[in-house]
Amino acid sequence: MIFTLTMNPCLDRYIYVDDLKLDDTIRAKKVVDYPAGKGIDVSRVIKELGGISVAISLLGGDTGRKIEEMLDMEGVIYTTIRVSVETRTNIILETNSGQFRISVPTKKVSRKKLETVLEVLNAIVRKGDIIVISGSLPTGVSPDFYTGIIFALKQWGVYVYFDADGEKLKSGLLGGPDVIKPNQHEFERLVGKKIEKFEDFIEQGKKLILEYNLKEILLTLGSKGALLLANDEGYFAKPIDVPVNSAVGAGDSFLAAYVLMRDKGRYEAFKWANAAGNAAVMTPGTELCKKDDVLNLLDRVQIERIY
Ligand SMILES: O=P(O)(O)OC[C@@]1(O)O[C@H](CO)[C@@H](O)[C@@H]1O
Repeated sequence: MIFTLTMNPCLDRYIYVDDLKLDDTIRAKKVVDYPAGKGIDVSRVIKELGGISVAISLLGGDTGRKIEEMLDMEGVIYTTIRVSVETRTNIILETNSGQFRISVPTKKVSRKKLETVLEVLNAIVRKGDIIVISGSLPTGVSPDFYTGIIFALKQWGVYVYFDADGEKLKSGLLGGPDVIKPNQHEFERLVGKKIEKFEDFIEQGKKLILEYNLKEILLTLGSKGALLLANDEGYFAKPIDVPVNSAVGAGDSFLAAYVLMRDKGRYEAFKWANAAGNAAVMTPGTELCKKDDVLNLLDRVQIERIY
C-alpha cells in the first residue's frame, strides 16, 4: 500500500483578480478552493492516475472538515489525525501579470498530538509499504521531527520517499529515506551553493547518494527538465514545450506518478513522472495533472541515459 503523510496540510484558495492595486478594493473575479498540502496533492494525483493511496494528515476545524469532504468527493482515501487548531488556508493570487503564492503558518500543534503521528503510523503502516512524506511542518515543530519519523519507518521496513526543503530536508535525510525529490532551489540549499552546470548537479547528487545511502534522487529542474540520479545509473529528461499555466503542484504530480509507476522500472516511472509534472504545468490554477494530458504527453518525453 502507498501512504502519504502531510504534516502541514492546507486549503489552497485560488483568487483570480485583474491586477493588484495599492489602497484600492480589488474585486475578485473567481475564488476556487482545493484540498492541498504536498502529501495530499500526491494522493490526489495517484487517484487521478487510477491508483490507490491513503493520505494521512493532521486536520482541524471547519477547514479540516472541508478538506475531508473534498477528498471524499474525489474518492481519495484518507486517515485524519484530528488537531484542535484550524487547518491553514494558503492564498494563490492569479493576476494578469502572474501568480503570487502566499503560504501561511499553522498554529501550534500540541506535543501529544505529534506523538500520536508515530502511533498512527505504527498502527497502519506495514513492512513493504511505501510512504511519501512531503511538505512543511506546523509552526513550532522542530525539523528533527522528520529525522525520528523517517528513522522509525525505516526500522519497520517501509520504503520512504521524502520531499521537503531547508532544515527539514537536512534533518529528514539523517533518518535515512530511500528517495528524495528536491527541485533546483531545494537542492542548492541542501548542498549550500548555486549550481549552473549539469555535471555539477550530477557530481553533488552522487555525493549525497553516498553520504546518505540514498537509492535515488529525483531532481526537478523546472524548464531545464529533470534528473534521476542513482548509484549505478542516471537519466536526464529533456524539458517538454507545453503551455505554462501554473507550476503549483507540478513537483507533487511528478512524484506521485513516479511512485505509482515504480514497478515498471526506473526508466518508465521517470517517463510517467515527467509527463505528469509537465501535465500539471499545463493545468491552470492549483489543479494537479489530468490523466488525459499525462497520457498524451508520454510519447513526447525524451529520456537519455547519462551514466
Ligand atoms: O507549505 P508547504 O507544506 O511546503 O507546501 C504547501 C503548498 O505550497 O504545496 C503545494 C504545492 O506543492 C500547494 O498545494 C500548497 O499550498
